[in-house]
Amino acid sequence: MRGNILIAGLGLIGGSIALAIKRAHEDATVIGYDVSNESLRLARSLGVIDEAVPSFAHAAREADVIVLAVPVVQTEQLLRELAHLPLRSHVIITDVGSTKERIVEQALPLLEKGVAFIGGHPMAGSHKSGVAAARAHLFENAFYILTPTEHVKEEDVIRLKQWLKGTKAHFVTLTPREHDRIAGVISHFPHIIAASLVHQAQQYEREDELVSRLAAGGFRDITRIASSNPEMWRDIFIHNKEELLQLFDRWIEEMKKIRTYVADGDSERIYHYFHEAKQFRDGLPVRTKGAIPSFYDLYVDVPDYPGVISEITGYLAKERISITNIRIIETREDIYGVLRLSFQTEDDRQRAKRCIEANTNYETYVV
Ligand SMILES: NC(=O)C1=CN([C@@H]2O[C@H](COP(=O)(O)OP(=O)(O)OC[C@H]3O[C@@H](n4cnc5c(N)ncnc54)[C@H](O)[C@@H]3O)[C@@H](O)[C@H]2O)C=CC1
Ligand SMILES: O=C(O)C(=O)Cc1ccc(O)cc1
Repeated sequence: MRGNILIAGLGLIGGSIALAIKRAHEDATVIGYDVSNESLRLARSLGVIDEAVPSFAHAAREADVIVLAVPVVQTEQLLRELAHLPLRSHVIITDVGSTKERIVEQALPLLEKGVAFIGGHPMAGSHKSGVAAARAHLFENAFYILTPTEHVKEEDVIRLKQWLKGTKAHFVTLTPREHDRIAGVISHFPHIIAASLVHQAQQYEREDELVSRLAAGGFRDITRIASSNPEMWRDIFIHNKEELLQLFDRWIEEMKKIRTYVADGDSERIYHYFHEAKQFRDGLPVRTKGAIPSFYDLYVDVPDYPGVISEITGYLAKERISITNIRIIETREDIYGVLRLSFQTEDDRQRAKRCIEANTNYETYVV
């Protein structure tokens, strides 16, 4: 499709949307705007956008599609600005924010003027931020929530999905309220838990500096998201306040319950608590990316000698297979270690498995 796509906010998500649109619509012109000149310049030199513009208002007038990809409180500000601008009659405006109720509310003046605003939230991402981390395949297989209101014509929703088809995401329509309730429990609240675990460890560290030296493995896994952009998460907590306050109350009750089991030494209840959690979690779908993405891990038994990691990464690089994470799980002298390689997609994992098997005689396995 041809047209001017204006992306405001060239970070992880805006950059990834720009790349996904470009890969499906070569003839489209992707125009970028960002308050940070550095991000704008970087996006242009990485080829994420075709043109960089210094004025949002100016570019908005000429746009066929406008994607707001800034922290959610900034999204409200841009919507207020758009409500006073002369826009093309057929323009579609969307956003990628992690919250929807406040944003859709803020878009009401536009909707009442007949402008097609369709709230959006690609429910995949990472703890990284900035355009350098943007990837066309970031949303592949992820859920992409759309929250059109009754003011929006079905044909405009279809047109937006066409523009976004390069994301290869699964579109799901929800009301803004339903979105914020679900995102609260599976995405927003877990960030507070991760951050609070880190705070707790930091307080213990003051008493014993061994804490951070030993905080490896499981602690790092469960707290990975505490490394996310604090500005973005501050805004999400401001927007989804009511839902999150309810989650705090329910969480405190949950903690009191399990605390009682532990205080009473009630081994049966403690066992059931873990058992039920394991059953529910093991039953969660794994093939689809969730808001907190699962990675596609491949394990490789490797001999413990210097250079083995660069040998393997070298084979993968030759075939242009990108690794999202790499870790040695266990290495002791004279025995094999286990290298865990993580990939963004199942396809990358399978290609990596074939590549390592073709080039080495190391055992590979998927758990
Ligand atoms: N990081 C993630 O995993 C996900 C984030 N989101 C949502 O996507 C949005 C963007 O997040 P990221 O790309 O991760 O953040 P980011 O920090 O990587 O990028 C945000 C960009 O917006 C720019 N910006 C800030 N205020 C601006 C303004 N008023 N006008 C123009 N540019 C402005 C910043 O300079 C930065 O380049 C947020 O609303 C977030 O809730 C949605 C799904 C996943
Ligand atoms: O890093 C992670 O796993 C995330 O939590 C990614 C994420 C962040 C914000 C969203 O609205 C959706 C997904």
